[in-house]
Amino acid sequence: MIEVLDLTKRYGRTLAVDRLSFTIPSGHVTGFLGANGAGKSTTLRAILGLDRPTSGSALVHGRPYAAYDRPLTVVGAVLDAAAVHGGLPVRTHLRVLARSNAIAPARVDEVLDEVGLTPVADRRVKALSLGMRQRLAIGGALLGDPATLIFDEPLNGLDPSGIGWFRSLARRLADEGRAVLISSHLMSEMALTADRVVIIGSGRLLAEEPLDALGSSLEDAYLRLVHHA
Ligand SMILES: Nc1ncnc2c1ncn2[C@@H]1O[C@H](COP(=O)(O)OP(=O)(O)OP(=O)(O)O)[C@@H](O)[C@H]1O
Repeated sequence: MIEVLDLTKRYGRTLAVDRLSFTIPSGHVTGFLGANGAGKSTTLRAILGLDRPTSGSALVHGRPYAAYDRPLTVVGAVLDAAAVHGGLPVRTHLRVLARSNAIAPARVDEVLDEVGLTPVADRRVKALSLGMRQRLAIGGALLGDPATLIFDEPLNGLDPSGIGWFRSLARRLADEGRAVLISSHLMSEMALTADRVVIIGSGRLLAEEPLDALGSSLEDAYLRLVHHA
């Protein structure tokens, strides 16, 4: 579970996030939506302790991310799949990640299987396609069997079967009782994957609702909210 509490982040004169509060509950897939520059990445970085809030806070299971000794076992995140260091073989990359969080090495092969990368486990990361890198980043997020998962634009580079695979994975993770947050601009896909949404505009909360409370299509509801903000 994630709680964003009155979060504000300023970069110089830019108010990127403005007294934002919302909750990402366990057992649900929450779509995190907003126009370019609305403040989504800034909020995710604050949740993951990568950026210090100007005021307010972001808590994961009641504590700031930075307070955890083995953070991968608490929250798994995919922020920028292309940012993975390219020189190591795929399996080694996950082993290094696992070791850094005292995760059993046997978990690496389970995760490789789960994300469909066992056949390329000995290839260097830099030799992977964008979709395979996305799967590797998702694997890294799953490694610690965390109760909370954050995926920022997870569908980049995935082919249609990969998109279907990710949709089922997100659903299953929520059905297992985990909190799943997905930030994406792909409304039709979000409508199929999420069961609730948090919509922000200019750093402020515009809606926090179950998907079926929005009536009409998600895209129509989103455009209405964003244009009237
Ligand atoms: N490091 C930074 N320094 C200065 N301004 C920043 C920084 N990071 C973000 N901003 C500004 O904060 C605002 C929110 O940006 P943010 O990246 O959080 O939006 P976003 O919703 O993730 O957008 P997108 O959908 O385009 O990824 C924007 O005006 C952006 O220019």
